[in-house]
This record gives sequence, structure tokens and C-alpha cells, in this order.
Amino acid sequence: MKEISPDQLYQLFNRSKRNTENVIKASPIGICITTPSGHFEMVNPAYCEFYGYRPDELLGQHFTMMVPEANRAILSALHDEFIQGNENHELRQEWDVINRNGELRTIIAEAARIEADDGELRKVTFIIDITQRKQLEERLKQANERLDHLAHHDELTELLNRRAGLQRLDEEIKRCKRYDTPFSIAMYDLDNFKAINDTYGHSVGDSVLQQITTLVSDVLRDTDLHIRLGGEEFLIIMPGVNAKEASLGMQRVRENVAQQTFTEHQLTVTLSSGIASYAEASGTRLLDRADKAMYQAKQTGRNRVVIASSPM
Ligand SMILES: Nc1nc2c(ncn2[C@@H]2O[C@H](COP(=O)(O)OP(=O)(O)OP(=O)(O)O)[C@@H](O)[C@H]2O)c(=O)[nH]1
Repeated sequence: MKEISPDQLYQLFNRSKRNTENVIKASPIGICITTPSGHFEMVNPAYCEFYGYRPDELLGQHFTMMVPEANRAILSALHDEFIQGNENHELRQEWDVINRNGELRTIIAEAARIEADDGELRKVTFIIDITQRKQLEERLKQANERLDHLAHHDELTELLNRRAGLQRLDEEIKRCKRYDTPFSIAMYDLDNFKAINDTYGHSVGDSVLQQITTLVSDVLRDTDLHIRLGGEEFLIIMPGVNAKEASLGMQRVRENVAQQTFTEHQLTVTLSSGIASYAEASGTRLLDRADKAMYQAKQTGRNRVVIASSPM
């Protein structure tokens, strides 16, 4: 084997060092080296560019200068742990950091432990900016939540829509059957609502619907579910409530609505309601009975609550 002279060895060492430095300099990934105490010893251009600092503004500073206050202690402790520990490689993790302009950014950081020329250990940290990806993910999440909300709620009143409401009805019936607890539903329909639309226009009618449903939701118990079946017809699911209690609850709702005035036109509106109880075989049959009772309420003069007769 050919012998290598000390001179050649020195040249080889220097070349290798230069190459490494050039690779670090050209890297699109932000790289920094920190001392055991957590102070910057080396920062590459990508690192400086990401944070918006010049190298001389970072070198000698503690790395937590770009960490939000709340995370400083934990990151400092993790740095110490890593420097003193046995692991040579730190797992990838997501962190929030702050750039020079005070903007919050998200990075993925990964680190390695190396031994420096002075024989002491250093931490090399590699950072990848994932701020845009995080923002996109957040927007996508919000859009999905909005879509999910729209799929289950009525746009005008924000109540559960018919499809979601009927699904909940079947679920609640099953639950009450399983635990053998009372169960009631109330259907209600606004009286002579067409006259409001005809006299004041559809948008005033819309406002009346919004204001009335908000009022009704406020009067109901937290455990009740309020659903817009369609038009000016609504359903209230009352788990754990018998017919008498449901009737008392609906009388309270009816009185509250009748006593209030709605919109700037100070309109008064009444409602008619039908109540049905007992866990029937299906939500449809229960709805049918409540509907008939509500029809009876309309037929016998409106502005009243009628309890459906017990099933045979
Ligand atoms: N503004 C508005 N009106 C609606 C909406 N949905 C249904 N309506 C109206 O509600 C009215 C319902 O009329 P009808 O079914 O004749 O009932 P009513 O006038 O309330 O009479 P009774 O129910 O018999 O007391 C119609 O004028 C519908 O156009 C809505 O989302 N917004």
C-alpha cells in the first residue's frame, strides 16, 4: 500500500473540511451548531435566511432567542439532555419558532451529536420550514369542519337539518329503549307564517325564523335537540322526558314565543305543537303521531300544545 505523507494527510484533511463546509453552506436545509450551553457556534445561510438574521447577529447567542417564551425552558432542557445523553441522533419533531419579524413559523427539527475539535460535544440541528404546509393543513381542516357543519345543519337557523335530526332521533330512541328511560318528541309549526312572508317579504320571514329558533333553543334544556324539519316546521327531541314534562316544556316555549315581538316590525307569532312519547319501533312512527297531534293543535285554534294519544 502506498504510504501517505503527513503533508498529503494535511491536504486531504483540509480538502475534506472545505468540502463539508461547502456542502453545509449550499444546503437548502437550515443547519446550526450549538455548544453544550446552547449558544450558536455555526449557522448556515439557509438557517439565517429562514430566521431573517445575519450570522453575526446569531453567533454567540442562545438558541432559545427564536423560541416562544412558553417553550424556552423545555427546549433548553431538551438541549442539555441531548448533549449529555447517549443518543447520537435526536428524533424529528415539530416546533413553533419566531423569526426576526416576530412571525410565528413552524419547523421540523432533527439533530445529531458530534464531537468538536476541542473534544467537547456539539449539537447539530437541521430545520425544515413547514409553515406553509401547516397553514394549508389548518385551512383544509377548517374547510372540512365547515363542510361537515353544512352537511348536518340548516344554513338559516344553524339548527340540525332534517337528515341529521332524523338520524339523531333513531339513535336517541335506541338509547332510551336500552336504558328504559322515558322519551318524548315535540313537533312545532309557526301559525299563519305565510301571512308574514306575504306582508313583509321573505327576508323578514327569514329573520323571524332565526329569532324564534334562537329563543326556543334558549328556553329548551341543554339535553334537548332542536331540529329544523323544513320550512317553518321544527322538531325537538327530549330524551329522558315523559309526555307530561314535554308538554309543560312546550307550553313554556309556546308562551315565550307568544309574548315576544320579532324584527323591527315588532311582529307577534304563535306556534302549534304536537307531542308524542314512548320509544316506538321507529322515529318515523313517532314523528307521525307528533305530526297528527300538531295538526290537531292547528285545527282546534292554533297557539296550543297537544299530546298525542298513546299508541294501541
Ligand atoms: N321566509 C321564509 N319563509 C319560509 C321558509 N320556509 C318556509 N317558509 C314559508 O312558510 C309559509 C308556510 O305556509 P303554510 O304552510 O301555508 O302555513 P302557515 O301560513 O304557517 O299556516 P298554518 O301552518 O296553517 O298555521 C310559506 O309562506 C313558506 O313560503 C323560509 O326558510 N323562509
